[in-house]
Amino acid sequence: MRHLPIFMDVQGHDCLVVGGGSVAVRKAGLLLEAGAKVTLVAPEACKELLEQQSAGRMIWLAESFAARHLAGRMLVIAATDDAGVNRRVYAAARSRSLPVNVADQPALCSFILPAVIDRAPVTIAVSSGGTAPVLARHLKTRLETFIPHTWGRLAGLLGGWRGEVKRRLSSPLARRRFWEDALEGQVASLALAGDTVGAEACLAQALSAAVDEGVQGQGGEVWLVGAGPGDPELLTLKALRLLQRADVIVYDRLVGPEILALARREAERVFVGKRASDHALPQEAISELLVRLATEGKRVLRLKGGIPSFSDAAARRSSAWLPPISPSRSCQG
Ligand SMILES: C[C@@]1(CC(=O)O)C2=NC(=C\c3[nH]c(c(CCC(=O)O)c3CC(=O)O)Cc3[nH]c(c(CC(=O)O)c3CCC(=O)O)/C=C3\N/C(=C\2)[C@@H](CCC(=O)O)[C@]3(C)CC(=O)O)/[C@H]1CCC(=O)O
Ligand SMILES: NC(=O)c1ccc[n+]([C@@H]2O[C@H](COP(=O)([O-])OP(=O)(O)OC[C@H]3O[C@@H](n4cnc5c(N)ncnc54)[C@H](O)[C@@H]3O)[C@@H](O)[C@H]2O)c1
Repeated sequence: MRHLPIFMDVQGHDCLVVGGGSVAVRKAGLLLEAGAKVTLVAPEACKELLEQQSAGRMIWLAESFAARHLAGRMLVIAATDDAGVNRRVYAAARSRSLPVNVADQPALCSFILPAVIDRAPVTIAVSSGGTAPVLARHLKTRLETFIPHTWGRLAGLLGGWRGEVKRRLSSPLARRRFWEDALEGQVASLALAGDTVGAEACLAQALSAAVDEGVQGQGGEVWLVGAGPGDPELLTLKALRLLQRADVIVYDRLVGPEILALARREAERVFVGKRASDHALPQEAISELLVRLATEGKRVLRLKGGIPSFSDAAARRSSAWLPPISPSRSCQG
Protein backbone atom coordinates (compact mmCIF):
# COMPACT_ATOMS: atom_id res chain seq x y z
CA MET A 1 0.00 0.00 0.00
CA ARG A 2 1.64 3.24 -1.15
CA HIS A 3 -0.77 5.64 0.64
CA LEU A 4 -2.61 5.50 3.94
CA PRO A 5 -6.36 5.58 3.30
CA ILE A 6 -8.06 7.84 5.84
CA PHE A 7 -11.40 9.61 5.95
CA MET A 8 -10.96 13.19 7.06
CA ASP A 9 -13.63 15.20 8.86
CA VAL A 10 -13.78 18.52 6.99
CA GLN A 11 -17.33 19.34 8.10
CA GLY A 12 -17.57 23.12 8.61
CA HIS A 13 -13.83 23.66 8.02
CA ASP A 14 -12.35 26.20 5.63
CA CYS A 15 -10.64 24.58 2.64
CA LEU A 16 -8.88 26.35 -0.21
CA VAL A 17 -8.90 25.41 -3.88
CA VAL A 18 -6.45 27.26 -6.11
CA GLY A 19 -7.73 27.50 -9.69
CA GLY A 20 -11.08 28.26 -11.26
CA GLY A 21 -11.31 25.77 -14.13
CA SER A 22 -13.43 22.65 -14.39
CA VAL A 23 -10.91 20.45 -12.55
CA ALA A 24 -10.77 22.88 -9.61
CA VAL A 25 -14.57 23.00 -9.48
CA ARG A 26 -14.84 19.20 -9.56
CA LYS A 27 -12.42 18.86 -6.66
CA ALA A 28 -14.20 21.67 -4.81
CA GLY A 29 -17.46 19.74 -5.33
CA LEU A 30 -16.06 16.74 -3.47
CA LEU A 31 -15.07 18.97 -0.55
CA LEU A 32 -18.57 20.48 -0.51
CA GLU A 33 -20.18 17.06 -0.44
CA ALA A 34 -18.15 16.31 2.66
CA GLY A 35 -19.50 19.48 4.28
CA ALA A 36 -16.43 21.75 3.95
CA LYS A 37 -16.59 25.51 3.45
CA VAL A 38 -14.86 26.07 0.14
CA THR A 39 -13.05 29.13 -1.17
CA LEU A 40 -11.57 29.18 -4.67
CA VAL A 41 -8.89 31.62 -5.61
CA ALA A 42 -8.24 32.26 -9.33
CA PRO A 43 -8.06 35.29 -11.61
CA GLU A 44 -10.54 33.64 -14.00
CA ALA A 45 -13.61 31.53 -13.29
CA CYS A 46 -15.25 28.97 -15.56
CA LYS A 47 -19.03 28.85 -16.09
CA GLU A 48 -19.59 26.14 -13.46
CA LEU A 49 -17.74 28.15 -10.83
CA LEU A 50 -19.86 31.22 -11.53
CA GLU A 51 -23.00 29.08 -11.14
CA GLN A 52 -21.78 27.61 -7.86
CA GLN A 53 -20.87 31.05 -6.60
CA SER A 54 -24.23 32.57 -7.42
CA ALA A 55 -25.95 29.62 -5.71
CA GLY A 56 -23.92 30.54 -2.62
CA ARG A 57 -22.20 27.17 -2.48
CA MET A 58 -18.61 28.34 -2.99
CA ILE A 59 -16.73 31.57 -2.44
CA TRP A 60 -14.63 32.85 -5.36
CA LEU A 61 -11.77 35.30 -4.80
CA ALA A 62 -10.89 36.80 -8.20
CA GLU A 63 -7.16 37.08 -7.48
CA SER A 64 -3.92 35.26 -8.08
CA PHE A 65 -2.80 32.86 -5.39
CA ALA A 66 -0.72 34.27 -2.51
CA ALA A 67 0.51 32.50 0.62
CA ARG A 68 -1.83 34.59 2.78
CA HIS A 69 -4.79 32.69 1.25
CA LEU A 70 -3.69 29.68 3.31
CA ALA A 71 -4.35 31.32 6.66
CA GLY A 72 -6.99 29.41 8.65
CA ARG A 73 -7.38 26.60 6.07
CA MET A 74 -7.61 22.95 6.95
CA LEU A 75 -6.35 21.71 3.58
CA VAL A 76 -5.54 22.94 0.12
CA ILE A 77 -6.00 21.66 -3.42
CA ALA A 78 -4.35 23.28 -6.44
CA ALA A 79 -5.58 22.79 -10.02
CA THR A 80 -4.23 25.65 -12.08
CA ASP A 81 -2.78 25.54 -15.58
CA ASP A 82 0.44 27.16 -14.33
CA ALA A 83 3.09 24.71 -13.13
CA GLY A 84 4.98 27.45 -11.27
CA VAL A 85 1.85 28.43 -9.30
CA ASN A 86 1.12 24.80 -8.47
CA ARG A 87 4.68 24.40 -7.12
CA ARG A 88 4.35 27.57 -5.02
CA VAL A 89 1.06 26.36 -3.53
CA TYR A 90 2.69 23.06 -2.64
CA ALA A 91 5.74 24.69 -1.02
CA ALA A 92 3.66 27.22 0.93
CA ALA A 93 1.27 24.54 2.20
CA ARG A 94 4.06 22.16 3.22
CA SER A 95 5.87 24.88 5.11
CA ARG A 96 2.66 25.36 7.14
CA SER A 97 2.16 21.58 7.53
CA LEU A 98 -1.13 21.77 5.63
CA PRO A 99 -2.29 18.72 3.67
CA VAL A 100 -1.95 19.55 -0.02
CA ASN A 101 -3.02 18.01 -3.34
CA VAL A 102 -1.94 19.29 -6.72
CA ALA A 103 -4.17 17.81 -9.42
CA ASP A 104 -2.29 15.33 -11.59
CA GLN A 105 1.06 15.90 -9.91
CA PRO A 106 1.68 13.11 -7.43
CA ALA A 107 5.12 14.52 -6.59
CA LEU A 108 3.33 17.64 -5.32
CA CYS A 109 0.73 15.80 -3.24
CA SER A 110 0.81 15.00 0.46
CA PHE A 111 -2.53 13.27 -0.23
CA ILE A 112 -4.19 12.06 -3.41
CA LEU A 113 -7.89 11.92 -4.21
CA PRO A 114 -9.61 8.60 -4.80
CA ALA A 115 -12.56 7.78 -7.03
CA VAL A 116 -15.58 7.81 -4.71
CA ILE A 117 -18.78 5.81 -4.40
CA ASP A 118 -21.10 7.77 -2.15
CA ARG A 119 -23.74 5.68 -0.43
CA ALA A 120 -23.88 7.91 2.61
CA PRO A 121 -23.16 7.09 5.31
CA VAL A 122 -21.24 4.34 3.50
CA THR A 123 -18.37 5.73 1.44
CA ILE A 124 -16.15 3.63 -0.77
CA ALA A 125 -12.90 5.15 -1.97
CA VAL A 126 -10.89 3.53 -4.75
CA SER A 127 -7.28 4.38 -5.45
CA SER A 128 -4.66 2.82 -7.64
CA GLY A 129 -2.00 4.44 -5.47
CA GLY A 130 -1.53 7.03 -8.18
CA THR A 131 -0.58 4.40 -10.75
CA ALA A 132 -3.63 4.46 -13.03
CA PRO A 133 -6.40 6.97 -12.17
CA VAL A 134 -8.61 5.81 -15.01
CA LEU A 135 -8.44 2.28 -13.62
CA ALA A 136 -9.62 3.68 -10.24
CA ARG A 137 -12.57 5.33 -12.01
CA HIS A 138 -13.30 2.18 -13.99
CA LEU A 139 -13.31 0.00 -10.86
CA LYS A 140 -15.54 2.52 -9.12
CA THR A 141 -18.06 2.28 -11.97
CA ARG A 142 -18.08 -1.49 -11.76
CA LEU A 143 -18.53 -1.49 -7.99
CA GLU A 144 -21.34 1.04 -8.26
CA THR A 145 -23.47 -1.36 -10.26
CA PHE A 146 -23.70 -3.88 -7.46
CA ILE A 147 -23.70 -1.60 -4.42
CA PRO A 148 -27.18 -0.05 -4.48
CA HIS A 149 -28.15 2.99 -2.41
CA THR A 150 -29.99 0.72 0.00
CA TRP A 151 -26.61 -0.07 1.61
CA GLY A 152 -26.62 3.49 2.91
CA ARG A 153 -30.08 2.90 4.35
CA LEU A 154 -28.94 -0.34 5.96
CA ALA A 155 -25.96 1.43 7.57
CA GLY A 156 -28.32 4.13 8.88
CA LEU A 157 -30.59 1.50 10.37
CA LEU A 158 -27.74 -0.36 12.09
CA GLY A 159 -26.30 2.95 13.31
CA GLY A 160 -29.64 3.80 14.92
CA TRP A 161 -29.51 0.57 16.95
CA ARG A 162 -25.89 0.71 18.09
CA GLY A 163 -26.61 2.40 21.43
CA GLU A 164 -29.37 -0.04 22.33
CA VAL A 165 -27.30 -3.08 21.33
CA LYS A 166 -24.33 -1.79 23.35
CA ARG A 167 -26.57 -1.30 26.38
CA ARG A 168 -28.10 -4.79 26.20
CA LEU A 169 -25.10 -6.84 25.07
CA SER A 170 -22.20 -6.02 27.33
CA SER A 171 -19.50 -8.17 25.72
CA PRO A 172 -17.78 -6.74 22.63
CA LEU A 173 -17.53 -10.28 21.21
CA ALA A 174 -21.29 -10.84 21.56
CA ARG A 175 -21.93 -7.48 19.91
CA ARG A 176 -19.70 -8.21 16.95
CA ARG A 177 -21.41 -11.57 16.44
CA PHE A 178 -24.79 -9.97 16.71
CA TRP A 179 -23.92 -7.50 13.94
CA GLU A 180 -22.36 -10.20 11.77
CA ASP A 181 -25.47 -12.36 12.07
CA ALA A 182 -27.69 -9.38 11.30
CA LEU A 183 -25.69 -8.66 8.15
CA GLU A 184 -25.63 -12.25 7.01
CA GLY A 185 -29.29 -12.89 7.70
CA GLN A 186 -32.78 -11.50 7.35
CA VAL A 187 -32.17 -8.07 8.84
CA ALA A 188 -29.88 -7.16 5.94
CA SER A 189 -31.98 -8.83 3.26
CA LEU A 190 -35.14 -7.01 4.41
CA ALA A 191 -33.38 -3.64 4.66
CA LEU A 192 -31.70 -4.07 1.28
CA ALA A 193 -35.09 -4.95 -0.24
CA GLY A 194 -36.41 -1.65 1.13
CA ASP A 195 -38.49 -3.11 3.99
CA THR A 196 -37.12 -0.94 6.81
CA VAL A 197 -40.04 -1.67 9.16
CA GLY A 198 -39.59 -5.44 8.74
CA ALA A 199 -35.84 -5.12 9.19
CA GLU A 200 -36.28 -3.14 12.42
CA ALA A 201 -38.73 -5.74 13.79
CA CYS A 202 -36.34 -8.54 12.87
CA LEU A 203 -33.43 -6.76 14.53
CA ALA A 204 -35.42 -6.20 17.73
CA GLN A 205 -36.32 -9.89 17.83
CA ALA A 206 -32.73 -10.97 17.16
CA LEU A 207 -31.49 -8.70 19.93
CA SER A 208 -33.86 -10.23 22.49
CA ALA A 209 -32.73 -13.69 21.38
CA ALA A 210 -29.07 -12.69 21.66
CA VAL A 211 -29.64 -11.30 25.15
CA ASP A 212 -31.30 -14.59 26.23
CA GLU A 213 -28.50 -16.61 24.67
CA GLY A 214 -25.95 -14.45 26.44
CA VAL A 215 -27.56 -15.21 29.80
CA GLN A 216 -27.09 -18.93 29.15
CA GLY A 217 -23.45 -18.35 28.17
CA GLN A 218 -22.58 -18.36 24.49
CA GLY A 219 -20.28 -21.14 23.34
CA GLY A 220 -17.64 -20.95 20.65
CA GLU A 221 -17.35 -23.10 17.57
CA VAL A 222 -14.70 -24.85 15.55
CA TRP A 223 -14.66 -25.09 11.77
CA LEU A 224 -12.25 -27.29 9.86
CA VAL A 225 -11.70 -25.63 6.49
CA GLY A 226 -9.58 -26.70 3.52
CA ALA A 227 -7.56 -23.77 2.17
CA GLY A 228 -7.12 -25.33 -1.26
CA PRO A 229 -3.91 -25.31 -3.29
CA GLY A 230 -2.87 -21.83 -2.16
CA ASP A 231 -4.59 -19.54 -4.66
CA PRO A 232 -7.07 -17.32 -2.74
CA GLU A 233 -9.35 -17.27 -5.80
CA LEU A 234 -9.88 -21.01 -5.44
CA LEU A 235 -11.38 -20.71 -1.96
CA THR A 236 -15.09 -21.42 -1.85
CA LEU A 237 -17.41 -18.57 -0.91
CA LYS A 238 -18.25 -20.43 2.27
CA ALA A 239 -14.58 -20.81 3.23
CA LEU A 240 -14.09 -17.09 2.61
CA ARG A 241 -17.10 -16.15 4.73
CA LEU A 242 -15.92 -18.39 7.58
CA LEU A 243 -12.42 -16.96 7.30
CA GLN A 244 -13.73 -13.43 7.57
CA ARG A 245 -15.75 -14.03 10.69
CA ALA A 246 -13.28 -16.20 12.63
CA ASP A 247 -11.82 -14.93 15.90
CA VAL A 248 -8.84 -17.29 15.72
CA ILE A 249 -7.22 -18.96 12.73
CA VAL A 250 -5.15 -22.04 13.43
CA TYR A 251 -3.11 -22.72 10.30
CA ASP A 252 -0.23 -24.75 8.98
CA ARG A 253 2.68 -24.10 6.65
CA LEU A 254 0.73 -24.83 3.47
CA VAL A 255 -1.54 -21.85 4.04
CA GLY A 256 0.02 -18.88 2.29
CA PRO A 257 0.03 -15.23 3.34
CA GLU A 258 -2.42 -14.27 0.54
CA ILE A 259 -5.07 -16.48 2.12
CA LEU A 260 -4.35 -15.38 5.68
CA ALA A 261 -4.61 -11.76 4.52
CA LEU A 262 -8.31 -12.36 3.80
CA ALA A 263 -9.06 -12.90 7.49
CA ARG A 264 -10.21 -10.06 9.73
CA ARG A 265 -7.30 -7.83 10.65
CA GLU A 266 -7.99 -8.36 14.36
CA ALA A 267 -8.25 -12.16 14.12
CA GLU A 268 -5.62 -14.03 16.12
CA ARG A 269 -3.39 -16.20 13.90
CA VAL A 270 -1.87 -19.34 15.40
CA PHE A 271 0.72 -21.28 13.41
CA VAL A 272 0.78 -25.03 14.17
CA GLY A 273 2.43 -26.42 11.04
CA LYS A 274 5.83 -27.80 10.33
CA ARG A 275 8.65 -25.58 9.07
CA ALA A 276 12.11 -26.84 8.16
CA SER A 277 13.59 -25.88 11.52
CA ASP A 278 10.43 -26.27 13.52
CA HIS A 279 8.38 -29.15 14.82
CA ALA A 280 4.71 -29.32 14.11
CA LEU A 281 2.39 -29.35 17.09
CA PRO A 282 1.22 -32.93 17.58
CA GLN A 283 -2.38 -33.54 16.55
CA GLU A 284 -3.54 -34.01 20.12
CA ALA A 285 -2.10 -30.68 21.16
CA ILE A 286 -3.83 -29.00 18.23
CA SER A 287 -7.14 -30.53 19.24
CA GLU A 288 -6.64 -29.39 22.82
CA LEU A 289 -5.87 -25.91 21.57
CA LEU A 290 -9.04 -25.85 19.45
CA VAL A 291 -11.15 -26.98 22.38
CA ARG A 292 -9.61 -24.44 24.73
CA LEU A 293 -10.17 -21.56 22.30
CA ALA A 294 -13.75 -22.62 21.57
CA THR A 295 -14.61 -22.97 25.24
CA GLU A 296 -13.40 -19.38 25.65
CA GLY A 297 -16.35 -18.57 23.35
CA LYS A 298 -14.28 -17.97 20.21
CA ARG A 299 -15.08 -18.81 16.61
CA VAL A 300 -12.14 -20.98 15.70
CA LEU A 301 -11.11 -21.84 12.16
CA ARG A 302 -8.69 -24.72 11.66
CA LEU A 303 -7.37 -23.90 8.22
CA LYS A 304 -5.55 -26.72 6.52
CA GLY A 305 -3.56 -26.15 3.35
CA GLY A 306 -3.09 -28.62 0.52
CA ILE A 307 -5.52 -30.26 -1.83
CA PRO A 308 -8.81 -28.43 -2.18
CA SER A 309 -11.02 -31.25 -0.98
CA PHE A 310 -10.27 -33.81 1.65
CA SER A 311 -9.91 -37.37 0.54
CA ASP A 312 -12.31 -39.83 2.16
CA ALA A 313 -9.65 -41.05 4.49
CA ALA A 314 -8.63 -37.51 5.38
CA ALA A 315 -12.25 -36.54 5.95
CA ARG A 316 -12.72 -39.48 8.31
CA ARG A 317 -9.51 -38.62 10.13
CA SER A 318 -10.33 -34.95 10.31
CA SER A 319 -13.81 -35.43 11.69
CA ALA A 320 -12.35 -37.92 14.14
CA TRP A 321 -10.08 -35.25 15.54
CA LEU A 322 -12.59 -32.42 15.39
CA PRO A 323 -12.95 -31.51 19.03
CA PRO A 324 -15.95 -32.92 20.86
CA ILE A 325 -17.65 -29.60 21.26
CA SER A 326 -20.75 -28.30 19.61
CA PRO A 327 -20.96 -26.80 17.05
CA SER A 328 -17.89 -28.25 15.35
CA ARG A 329 -18.05 -28.61 11.58
CA SER A 330 -15.99 -28.87 8.44
CA CYS A 331 -15.99 -27.16 5.04
CA GLN A 332 -14.12 -28.58 2.06
CA GLY A 333 -12.08 -25.61 0.95
C1 LIG B 1 -9.61 9.37 -9.12
C2 LIG B 1 -9.52 10.81 -9.60
C3 LIG B 1 -10.08 11.70 -8.52
C4 LIG B 1 -10.11 13.17 -8.85
O1 LIG B 1 -9.20 13.72 -9.49
O2 LIG B 1 -11.12 13.76 -8.44
C5 LIG B 1 -8.07 11.09 -9.95
N1 LIG B 1 -7.91 11.27 -11.25
C6 LIG B 1 -9.11 11.17 -11.91
C7 LIG B 1 -9.27 11.19 -13.29
C8 LIG B 1 -8.24 11.40 -14.30
N2 LIG B 1 -7.01 11.85 -14.07
C9 LIG B 1 -6.35 11.95 -15.30
C10 LIG B 1 -7.22 11.59 -16.33
C11 LIG B 1 -6.90 11.60 -17.82
C12 LIG B 1 -6.33 10.30 -18.30
C13 LIG B 1 -4.86 10.12 -17.98
O3 LIG B 1 -4.07 10.96 -18.40
O4 LIG B 1 -4.51 9.11 -17.34
C14 LIG B 1 -8.41 11.21 -15.70
C15 LIG B 1 -9.64 10.63 -16.36
C16 LIG B 1 -10.80 11.50 -16.37
O5 LIG B 1 -10.70 12.73 -16.23
O6 LIG B 1 -11.82 10.89 -16.62
C17 LIG B 1 -4.98 12.44 -15.52
C18 LIG B 1 -3.98 12.24 -14.47
N3 LIG B 1 -4.19 12.11 -13.11
C19 LIG B 1 -3.00 12.02 -12.47
C20 LIG B 1 -1.96 12.12 -13.45
C21 LIG B 1 -0.48 12.16 -13.16
C22 LIG B 1 0.16 10.84 -13.11
O7 LIG B 1 -0.48 9.77 -13.24
O8 LIG B 1 1.38 10.87 -12.91
C23 LIG B 1 -2.57 12.23 -14.70
C24 LIG B 1 -1.91 12.31 -16.06
C25 LIG B 1 -1.70 13.77 -16.43
C26 LIG B 1 -0.97 13.93 -17.73
O9 LIG B 1 -1.01 13.07 -18.60
O10 LIG B 1 -0.31 14.98 -17.83
C27 LIG B 1 -2.82 11.86 -11.06
C28 LIG B 1 -3.76 11.69 -10.09
N4 LIG B 1 -5.11 11.55 -10.31
C29 LIG B 1 -5.70 11.14 -9.18
C30 LIG B 1 -7.05 11.07 -9.01
C31 LIG B 1 -4.70 10.80 -8.14
C32 LIG B 1 -4.44 9.29 -8.16
C33 LIG B 1 -5.69 8.46 -7.93
C34 LIG B 1 -5.40 6.99 -7.89
O11 LIG B 1 -4.84 6.55 -6.89
O12 LIG B 1 -5.72 6.26 -8.82
C35 LIG B 1 -3.47 11.56 -8.63
C36 LIG B 1 -2.14 10.88 -8.31
C37 LIG B 1 -3.36 12.93 -7.95
C38 LIG B 1 -4.67 13.66 -7.79
O13 LIG B 1 -5.04 14.36 -8.77
O14 LIG B 1 -5.29 13.53 -6.72
C39 LIG B 1 -10.23 11.06 -10.97
C40 LIG B 1 -11.35 10.05 -11.32
C41 LIG B 1 -12.59 10.44 -10.53
C42 LIG B 1 -13.83 9.72 -10.89
O15 LIG B 1 -14.30 9.80 -12.04
O16 LIG B 1 -14.43 9.14 -9.98
N1 LIG C 1 -7.45 15.08 -12.74
C1 LIG C 1 -8.04 15.31 -13.91
O1 LIG C 1 -9.01 14.69 -14.24
C2 LIG C 1 -7.53 16.37 -14.85
C3 LIG C 1 -8.10 16.49 -16.12
C4 LIG C 1 -7.63 17.51 -16.94
C5 LIG C 1 -6.63 18.35 -16.47
N2 LIG C 1 -6.10 18.21 -15.24
C6 LIG C 1 -5.06 19.13 -14.69
O2 LIG C 1 -5.65 20.18 -13.96
C7 LIG C 1 -5.21 21.46 -14.46
C8 LIG C 1 -6.39 22.42 -14.52
O3 LIG C 1 -7.29 21.95 -15.49
P1 LIG C 1 -8.55 22.84 -15.97
O4 LIG C 1 -9.15 22.16 -17.14
O5 LIG C 1 -9.41 23.10 -14.78
O6 LIG C 1 -7.76 24.15 -16.42
P2 LIG C 1 -8.26 25.58 -16.92
O7 LIG C 1 -7.26 26.05 -17.91
O8 LIG C 1 -9.71 25.53 -17.30
O9 LIG C 1 -8.17 26.47 -15.64
C9 LIG C 1 -6.98 26.92 -15.09
C10 LIG C 1 -7.32 27.83 -13.94
O10 LIG C 1 -6.13 28.16 -13.22
C11 LIG C 1 -6.26 29.49 -12.82
N3 LIG C 1 -4.98 30.14 -12.51
C12 LIG C 1 -3.96 30.45 -13.35
N4 LIG C 1 -2.99 31.09 -12.68
C13 LIG C 1 -3.40 31.23 -11.40
C14 LIG C 1 -2.85 31.80 -10.22
N5 LIG C 1 -1.66 32.42 -10.24
N6 LIG C 1 -3.56 31.72 -9.08
C15 LIG C 1 -4.76 31.12 -9.06
N7 LIG C 1 -5.32 30.55 -10.13
C16 LIG C 1 -4.66 30.61 -11.28
C17 LIG C 1 -6.96 30.18 -14.00
O11 LIG C 1 -7.53 31.43 -13.61
C18 LIG C 1 -8.00 29.13 -14.34
O12 LIG C 1 -9.16 29.33 -13.60
C19 LIG C 1 -4.60 21.16 -15.83
O13 LIG C 1 -3.54 22.02 -16.07
C20 LIG C 1 -4.17 19.71 -15.72
O14 LIG C 1 -2.82 19.65 -15.23
C21 LIG C 1 -6.55 17.24 -14.44
